[in-house]
Amino acid sequence: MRIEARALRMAGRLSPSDFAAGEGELIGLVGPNGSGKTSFLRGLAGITGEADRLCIDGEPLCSLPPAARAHRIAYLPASRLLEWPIPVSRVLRLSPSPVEEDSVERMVAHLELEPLLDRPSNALSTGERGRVLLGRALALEPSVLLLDEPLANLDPYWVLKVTDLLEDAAAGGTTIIAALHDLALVGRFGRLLLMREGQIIADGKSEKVANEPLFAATFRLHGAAPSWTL
Ligand SMILES: Nc1ncnc2c1ncn2[C@@H]1O[C@H](COP(=O)(O)OP(=O)(O)OP(=O)(O)O)[C@@H](O)[C@H]1O
Repeated sequence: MRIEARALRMAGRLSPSDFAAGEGELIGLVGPNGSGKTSFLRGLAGITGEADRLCIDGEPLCSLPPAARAHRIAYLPASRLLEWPIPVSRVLRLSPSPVEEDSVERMVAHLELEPLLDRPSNALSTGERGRVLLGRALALEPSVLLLDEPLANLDPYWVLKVTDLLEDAAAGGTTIIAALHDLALVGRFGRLLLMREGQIIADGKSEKVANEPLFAATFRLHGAAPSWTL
């Protein structure tokens, strides 16, 4: 297994949860506001919470030194905060260990970051910062990529472009878990995790999970994918 968590938990936020994902899985993480998606991602990243077991490629995450960890697991927080006037070109290379130049250049091309490279990163729009931070995470070529709402604040072109990029990264072997709110996009994710009140209540093929009555009920919606109503 690429990533494996046993009894991952966070008091008051995440009930003990077991989870495992293999190489190249593209997983959508959905649930209403406050259902625990961010808590789950932060737990998997080893930032907060506890687990009986939390391993990447069979190795306990806590045993990996920072330089190795950066290439095993990358986490994109939902906040997109960049408070310092660090040029974008440097943000793309921020890492405890050297980042492959080819990889940075590929991200600059895919995410069309060339015009932003000399700009201070705290003077970008939210969507632009999102693209820069996603580019930084992908440039590390991590085994596992944890993305908190990677498609938020992006215009329609970039929603489709970034979704394609995530599909390509998964096809190349990266395991991706991305929290999403846009239910119209869940079909692009092969596997879907549905959360409610700090628990994973459904986990399976996206088309199956999204069409179960539990899915619409969890979001307090009626009907079926992709035509839900209030
Ligand atoms: N720092 C915190 N301390 C205590 N409780 C928190 C903290 N952050 C979030 N919570 C609570 O934990 C629960 C899960 O929150 P979480 O942010 O994981 O949900 P989410 O599914 O990511 O929500 P959203 O869709 O609104 O981003 C919520 O009840 C929330 O109020």
